[in-house]
Amino acid sequence: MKIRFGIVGCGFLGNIVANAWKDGFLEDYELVGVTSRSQESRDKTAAETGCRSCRDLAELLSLEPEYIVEAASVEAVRDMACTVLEHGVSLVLLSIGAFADAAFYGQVRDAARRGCAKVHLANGAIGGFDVLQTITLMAQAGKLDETAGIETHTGARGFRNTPVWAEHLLTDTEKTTVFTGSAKEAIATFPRRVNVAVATSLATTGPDITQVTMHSVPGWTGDDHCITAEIDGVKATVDICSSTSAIAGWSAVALLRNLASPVCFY
Ligand SMILES: NC(=O)C1=CN([C@@H]2O[C@H](COP(=O)(O)OP(=O)(O)OC[C@H]3O[C@@H](n4cnc5c(N)ncnc54)[C@H](OP(=O)(O)O)[C@@H]3O)[C@@H](O)[C@H]2O)C=CC1
Ligand SMILES: O=C([O-])CC(=O)C(=O)O
Repeated sequence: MKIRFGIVGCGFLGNIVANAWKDGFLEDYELVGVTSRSQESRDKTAAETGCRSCRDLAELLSLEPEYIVEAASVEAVRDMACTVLEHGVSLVLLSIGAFADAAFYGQVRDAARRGCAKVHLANGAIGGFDVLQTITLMAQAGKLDETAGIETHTGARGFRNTPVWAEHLLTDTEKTTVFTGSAKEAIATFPRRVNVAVATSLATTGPDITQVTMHSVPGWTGDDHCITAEIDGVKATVDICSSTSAIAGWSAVALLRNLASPVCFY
């Protein structure tokens, strides 16, 4: 019996997951349906994969998936997470920035408990949540100070349409530091770009404390995310450099494979 799953958000990352299923990388699963904001996007993904194009979340839930992969937006997570979980359907999330809001994070955890469902935070464009959580646990157990943060280098064009944008970023000869602050401040400044920072903070010292530094690099393509967590005696550095965000879509595929596997890495 295959595990039934659906996808919310038929954009770049949602289609990576859908196509990975079509190409046989999720052989324990059946993709039952997809939904997206526009009919055009959802019809296209559904036609390409042979699943149902769902008008809305309610139609997707009526297909009785066990998992829904979210690859839509922070707003979509806010709108749907509690409903999905209360239906007993587990969520695989990419728009983790939604959880910078501690009250919402608490509501989602309560909904998951009520529905006997789980929220799985995909590694997204980064990784190493296992070692980050372990160090944070050691800090708590040993009453140790912990320093955790994420330093991101992004091509200058990635900052277009954000509050830090300035034309000189394109022509600068050196990198420019465009943001320093907490993960909570980062998601308020870049609502669509720092899911990685919020995810790092949730695995470590929390959105109010975890430090985020962002640099604009002229003429560069992609992102380099360097995550560190340190306590007395242990330091972890996870550095991920990628030319596109495709790794985030594939991280959801890897997560689903892990969930279905008799042997789990984490
Ligand atoms: N955790 C991580 O490391 C990363 C997370 N992300 C996050 O993942 C999400 C998807 O990214 P990506 O695929 O690149 O983005 P895209 O813009 O390519 O795709 C998002 C898709 O979701 C649809 N959508 C948007 N809002 C809603 C909604 N409320 N309900 C249903 N569908 C909706 C869009 O609409 P339409 O139907 O109109 O096409 C679009 O097709 C984003 O939130 C992004 O910030 C991205 C990179 C890394
Ligand atoms: O793709 C990336 O490198 C990071 C990103 O967009 C996010 O965290 O939302």
